Amino acid sequence: MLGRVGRLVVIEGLDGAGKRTLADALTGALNAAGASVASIAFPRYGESVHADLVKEALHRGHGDLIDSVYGMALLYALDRRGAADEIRARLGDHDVVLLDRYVASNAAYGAARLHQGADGEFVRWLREQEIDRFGLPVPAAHLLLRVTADVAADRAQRRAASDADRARDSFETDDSLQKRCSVVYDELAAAGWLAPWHVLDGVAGVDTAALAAELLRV
Ligand SMILES: Cc1cn([C@H]2C[C@H](O)[C@@H](COP(=O)(O)OP(=O)(O)O)O2)c(=O)[nH]c1=O
Repeated sequence: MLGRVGRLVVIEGLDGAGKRTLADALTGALNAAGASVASIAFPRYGESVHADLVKEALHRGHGDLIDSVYGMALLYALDRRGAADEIRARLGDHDVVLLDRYVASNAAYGAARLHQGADGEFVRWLREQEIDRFGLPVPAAHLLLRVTADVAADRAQRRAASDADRARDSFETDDSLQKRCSVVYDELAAAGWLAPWHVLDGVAGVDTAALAAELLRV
């Protein structure tokens, strides 16, 4: 423990970008630099009723629910709201709290589903709900793990073939959604939406030691 309030760092990117692998490697690099790390992945499947409703909709195709972009977005947001106290507690006793997806996932996927951009009505509405109304902690930084939608789809497909727990959901198998989502992520990063964004090349690989040093410096 470095003796200060922890930094909230969020990993974002397409399904199959490799966020989990990056989270593990970055945790190792942060630990090696002397920093303590707590991790939380959203949606919290199996831990929150809201996340489980999302999972049912995505995997079993509850059409009426999944068709409601705003309804789905509120379920993701309520899952996070239920974790807000835990995030604050972890920020109090860790140097870094590393989140695998957060509010920006909702912004990117929701806007992409509605064929809007990062400056559209949906993203504005979402920020009002999650940040202003629910009072979720604002991140210190986003890490956008960037791969093309084709690379992400290929990786997600391989992962699903070797691990039954990682079966692809209906967002993952929608190639045109993933492509639009990738565009919205780039726009969010360029706008510095909610917090500064570090854009990382998910194909070339990430120098996690350098990234850890940078995250601990600011
Ligand atoms: C956390 C979050 C995820 N999503 C989407 C992104 C994914 O396509 C989908 C499921 O999340 P995902 O990270 O793929 O969960 P897992 O890998 O554990 O199955 O939900 C949102 O639309 N909004 C959100 O707030």
